[in-house]
Amino acid sequence: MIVFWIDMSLFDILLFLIFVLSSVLWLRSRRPASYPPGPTPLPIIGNLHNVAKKDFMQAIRDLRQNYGDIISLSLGSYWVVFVNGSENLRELFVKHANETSDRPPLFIFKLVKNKGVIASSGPNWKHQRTFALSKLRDFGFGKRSFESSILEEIENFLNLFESFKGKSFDLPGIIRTSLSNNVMSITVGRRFQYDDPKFRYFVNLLDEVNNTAALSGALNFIPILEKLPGDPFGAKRILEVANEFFDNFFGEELKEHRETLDENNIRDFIDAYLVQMKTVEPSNEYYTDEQLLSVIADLFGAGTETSATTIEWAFVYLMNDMDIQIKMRQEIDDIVGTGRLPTMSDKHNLPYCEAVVIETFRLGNVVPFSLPHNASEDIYFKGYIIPKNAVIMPCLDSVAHDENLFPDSHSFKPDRFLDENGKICGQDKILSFSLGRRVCLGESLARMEVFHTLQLCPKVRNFLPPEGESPPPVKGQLGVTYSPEVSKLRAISLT
Ligand code: HEM
Repeated sequence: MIVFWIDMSLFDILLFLIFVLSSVLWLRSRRPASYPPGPTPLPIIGNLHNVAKKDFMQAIRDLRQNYGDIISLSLGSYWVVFVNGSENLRELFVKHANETSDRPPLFIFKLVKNKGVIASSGPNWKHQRTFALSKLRDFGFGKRSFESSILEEIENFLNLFESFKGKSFDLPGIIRTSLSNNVMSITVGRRFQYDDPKFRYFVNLLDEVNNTAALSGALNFIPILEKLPGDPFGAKRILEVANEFFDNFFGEELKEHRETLDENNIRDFIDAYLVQMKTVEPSNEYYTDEQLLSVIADLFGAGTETSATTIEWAFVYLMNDMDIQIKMRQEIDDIVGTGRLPTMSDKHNLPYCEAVVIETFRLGNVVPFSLPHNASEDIYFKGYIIPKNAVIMPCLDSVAHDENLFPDSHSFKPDRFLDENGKICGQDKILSFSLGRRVCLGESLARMEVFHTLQLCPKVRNFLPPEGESPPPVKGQLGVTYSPEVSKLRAISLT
């Protein structure tokens, strides 16, 4: 009898504990009435099941249909607020810039140890961003003087196209090497040969990292997944790759630069940073080796993948519409002639080519959810509270596909950026480089790279799908960037 009583008690206690735990989990998972709306979170998993879908982009579009422009989801340890619509984005990231310009402590930012430009916040971010922008400008970012270097790089890969003799080839590897050379020539002061084994190795590593869903997925919101045995989410591998970049690639460049530094002859960004380090106290935490390595990693990572994917998209669109290639070529031949290459100063006289570039930035929209921001305070916005420490996701996708701004938004139509006089119009409506204080730091370089690539390539080659194949589908996959599924093509010489 006594035994029975004890059993019952333990059972009761267990039941009671389960009840308390479930209530706590349920209460914790409930969305406070003042937060932006969203589907009801479940205990423990919150809203993970609402977004852990094959097509994340479509999942967010569907949630917007049901809950409106500002949605909150309980994902792992965070409230994540998705902000849609051009006006809302402008208001939140420009008017509320003081509360929305930090980064949250997510896995993706741990790769650069929360240092450098992309991952840092507060005073450190201001130091790194201001210094990087000013020195990158000194070394040619957005300047005509840097143009010849970009053009040289494009000519190199056009020559490489020649070696395939009209056979199909994979575009991504070539385009990534070429574009990372633009960043390399400013940061480490030299370009690398396409077949340089060390450089290829690191460009491939970057590709490997970008292709793992771990960076954009659940690992960010549920830190405990990082500790699971067997590395099912690829966290350990990614951290290994990041360390390899820091220690072996950029680390060696830094060592070499330090040994050969001549303060009267600043060769590149690393030299400029080393000189800056000498001007501050040794205890200064903003200008250190780690910060420098993180900034270079930022520029290499952000500056290669985004522009390269944008150019891949451009080739997909061009292969799907030969008329666009013909119209671009016609415009360049009429304005620039055949005796020289087009330059940025020709841009205003080449409105159709420029419209193709702008439409590529819009529809390619390679970073459709920008990068996560952090709410550093409770933010009162559109009748809701975005709670302190919420992760804010700027849904740039909602702008690229705003049917009011861009009717038939899923089609590639450069003419939408030309007015009745054939002049460029409406380009300020696109937000593919994000906005506010964190707006892309490499926008001017990216614009130059894409403009030149899209003028030179169709000028001298026809771009076609592999023999016997239809043009690739205008369909993408979301990893760190939103990239086309197929990227094989043939480059047929026009001469
Ligand atoms: C088509 C090309 C590109 C696109 C579409 C693009 C887009 C973006 C976007 C959406 C962000 C996030 C802004 C935010 O946090 O809200 C960003 C940040 C950034 N981008 Fe780009 N980007 C491109 C090319 C480049 C290039 C060429 C570089 C450098 C060489 C670069 C360097 C950066 C850096 C350093 C940041 C972090 C800025 C900060 O946190 O303050 N990007 N970019």
